[in-house]
Parts: sequence; C-alpha cells; structure tokens
Amino acid sequence: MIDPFVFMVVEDMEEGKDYGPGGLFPVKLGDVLGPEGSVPRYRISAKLGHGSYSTVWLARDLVARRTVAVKIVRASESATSREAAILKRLRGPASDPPAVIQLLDSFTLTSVNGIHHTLVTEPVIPLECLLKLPGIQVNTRSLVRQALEGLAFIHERGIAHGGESPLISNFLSSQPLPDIYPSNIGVVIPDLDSFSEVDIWDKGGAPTIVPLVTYDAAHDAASFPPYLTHALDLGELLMSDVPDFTAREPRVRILDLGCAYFAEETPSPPCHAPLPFMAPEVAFPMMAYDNRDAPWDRRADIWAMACTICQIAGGGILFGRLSAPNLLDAIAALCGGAPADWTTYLASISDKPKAYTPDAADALWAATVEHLQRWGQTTAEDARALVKLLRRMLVVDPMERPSASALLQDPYFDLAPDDHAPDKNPRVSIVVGEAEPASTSTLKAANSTAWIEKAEENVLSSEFMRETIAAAKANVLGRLGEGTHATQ
Ligand SMILES: Nc1ncnc2c1ncn2[C@@H]1O[C@H](COP(=O)(O)OP(=O)(O)OP(=O)(O)O)[C@@H](O)[C@H]1O
Repeated sequence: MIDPFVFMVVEDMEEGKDYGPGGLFPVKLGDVLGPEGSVPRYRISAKLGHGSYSTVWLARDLVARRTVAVKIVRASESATSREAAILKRLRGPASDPPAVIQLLDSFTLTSVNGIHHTLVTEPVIPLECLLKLPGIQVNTRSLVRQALEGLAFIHERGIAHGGESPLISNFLSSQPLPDIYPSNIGVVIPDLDSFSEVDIWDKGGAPTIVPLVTYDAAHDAASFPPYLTHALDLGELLMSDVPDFTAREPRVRILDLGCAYFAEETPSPPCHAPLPFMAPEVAFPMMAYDNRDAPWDRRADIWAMACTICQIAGGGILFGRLSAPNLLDAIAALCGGAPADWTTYLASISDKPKAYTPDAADALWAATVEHLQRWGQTTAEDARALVKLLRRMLVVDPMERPSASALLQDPYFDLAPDDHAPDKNPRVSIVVGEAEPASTSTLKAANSTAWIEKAEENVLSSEFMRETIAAAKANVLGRLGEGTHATQ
C-alpha cells in the first residue's frame, strides 16, 4: 500500500497509517481528555511511548493535581482489551503498593476511528532506560527481588502476565527480535508531581515532530493528529532536575498487562512473549507443529522472568540472536537435556546428532557466571548464586518450575547486600555461543570518553568472550569427545 502521508516518520514513532478506522486515537500536545459526559481532566504534556496496541502519554491530572500516564488503546483492540479489568484486580494499598503498575482511572474515548479503551496509571521510567543513565546506582539483587515480588503478586491474584506483543508474524521469522521484554519492567519516578506541565515543556524542550500531511486532500483529517511526536526522554529530565536521582533505590513496577489473562479463563489466549523469552512449552508446539496457540500459564512467566533477570543483571540475552528452530536447540543445551518428544524435531533441524548433557550445560553456565561477574560487576559468589536461581527457573518441564513466591526464598536473596559500584560498565549480550557488542547507546552512557574507547575496544574485539566461549567449548568437547551443541 502506498503511504498516504507525505513526510517520512523518524525512528521510534508510530506511523501515520496507524491512524484510521479501527486505529489509534488522534492526540496532540495540550489536549485535555477525560470520560465522556464529565469535565475533561487529563492535560497531555508529552508522549511517553507507543506499542503495538496503543500510544502512551504523560499528562497532568487537573483534578488530583498529579502527573499521570494515559494509555489509549487502538479502537480495533478496545472491545476485547482486558487490561483495565486485570489492573483493577492488581490494585494494592496506596500506602504500600505492590511492584505492579497501579491503575488510577479508566474510561473510553470516542474518535472517528472508533471507541478507545483508556487507562490512567502512575508514570514509570522503563528499567532498561534507567540502566543506561550515567552514574546510576543499581543493586541488582534488590531489582531481582522486587521483580519476583511483583510477579508473585500478579500470580497470587490469579493472573498470568504472558509477555509482550510483537506482531505474531515476527515469531517465526529468522530475524532476531529486539530485547524488549525488560521494557515490561519500569521504576517509579520520584518527585514527578512537583513538575507542572509547563515545567515539563520548559525542561524537556520542544519535541521532534513529523507533520502528518496527506497526498490526498479528501483523506479524513479528523482520523489522524496534525503531527507525530517523539517520546520525552524522562531519564534526561530526571537526571538534570531531580536531586539525588541517580543515588535513589529504584522501586520496580511490572507493566504492560495487555496480553495477560485471568487464570480461571480457558483456553489461554495466544502467548505473546517474544522469541528470546518464550517458554519451551509454547515454543515447541509452535515450531514443531505450527501450533501458535499452545496452552500456557503462570509457569511460562517464570521462564520469561529468568531470561529478563539474566539481562537485568548484566548476563545478556540468554536466547537472543537465534532463529526459531535454533531456540529449542539452545534451550536443550542450556538445560542439559531435552524431552523425548523433542528428539525427532531436534534431529530434523541439524545435520549432526547432538548430545545435550548436564555436564555440557554446566560449562555453558560457567561462562555465564564469568560474564555476570565481568559485565554485571558482581562478585563470584553473587554470580554463582544468581545462576543457581536462574537454573531453578529455566526448567523445560513447566510442572517442575518453582512458583515466584517459592523463588523468593532462594539462598540468592540471603547473601549480604551487594555494594555494587555505580553501574558504568557496558552490558554485553551473551547469546548461547555468541558474543554481541554492547549497544552504542549503552556505551554512550558511560561517563568518561577514554573509558568508552577502551570499553568499545574490549567489547568489539570480544577477546574475553572468545576466551570464555573457547574454554567452555574445550570443556564440553573434552567431556563429550564429540562436537558441541552450543556454538552456532
Ligand atoms: N505507565 C507508563 N509510564 C511511562 N511509560 C509508559 C507507561 N506505560 C507504557 N509506557 C511506554 O509506552 C510504551 C508502550 O506501552 P505498552 O507496552 O503498555 O503498550 P502496548 O500497546 O500494550 O504495546 P506492546 O504490548 O506492543 O508493548 C512502553 O514501551 C513504554 O515505553
């Protein structure tokens, strides 16, 4: 289809064609929105982001005099959206909220594109953005504990999270998906209520915008906004205007429950976890039998959380950069075995039969321990304890996976509080058998230019990774006396 809009959209924006019948709600900065039939209440100050189903805006609640996030869902998804009902069940006491995004209000908005489900929540900053800020202090164990507490709360309330929602057609593509699951974890923004919307405009500066102009003068102008706008860089704003921001202990909130479901509902809806975070009970039927609707439940969240924790801790993306068939091979390698019903499928995707053994898995995890120490800036004891926790979670049989509340009793949480140095190291993604350079933006976040150059040199040459992988491979080969499963 020819794009009806004249100007090209810049990166990280929704597209003009997302507006139209069944599409997004047209919003412009300064609009005041609210439930139909009552006085408009939420004044839009800036964009916070967009997803497959929505746009999310920073707004001033003119009644409660606080800053909020307003998520407006596509009209086509609004009738079936369960997100408000789910968030209502996840409300906790205001004095001691759980580590889950808290719903403040919900209503519908009407545009020429349809009726839009609208959620008002507390605003957060995505954890992955926070971790990239220079000089930020993070205590990994506290983040991991809070994330598991949030998941335990979600599960105790009878809800399965289900992950993110890249387009389903991406699932089986050979292209790796972005490391987006940690974007489902946010942290509370301190002192944001002290900023009026004028302060936010003043301090955030004018956003980049792309005017939406159609080639066709007859195109319904009410269906799209006059321009698209870039999301506000909240991290930058907070760094410059909230004293001690970098030194404060982040308070975690799990967000994006758009794909979650009530455990009492059967069958489960399609699981929308992205490939690198997809539990084997979903991945195997999807790949071996082209069954995209395999049943899944809370135990799939435990798997996805393990992959997320590894990334948060600096251990990288466990199952990143893998094409769909190789995911199961990598899972079998890292878990030290595969169920009998995977045998035919695994043989069909490889020329050479491979042995998946606990010893080979130990060698791979030893590399992850070193990786966590080096890139997550943690002690050897800490890294070993974290890997033990991850291995309890990454069990192929979902029935054998402990619950989130049981995992909170893990010895990892009994270790003395870690006193991490400010997290200035670039985080490198470890893939099973493959090193991936840290992103440029991560590198840019470091304080010193000289340090960046050194880091870049180290990371890009991947000397450490080559040594680690070579050692792991030698170990595996020595034990198996045969080819290894791990390197791609
Ligand atoms: N409460 C919030 N505070 C700050 N930013 C938010 C908040 N909720 C969402 N965002 C931002 O908006 C983006 C899109 O939100 P969300 O993921 O909930 O949308 P979605 O349409 O359900 O999309 P998808 O499931 O594809 O990610 C997020 O990645 C995040 O950057």
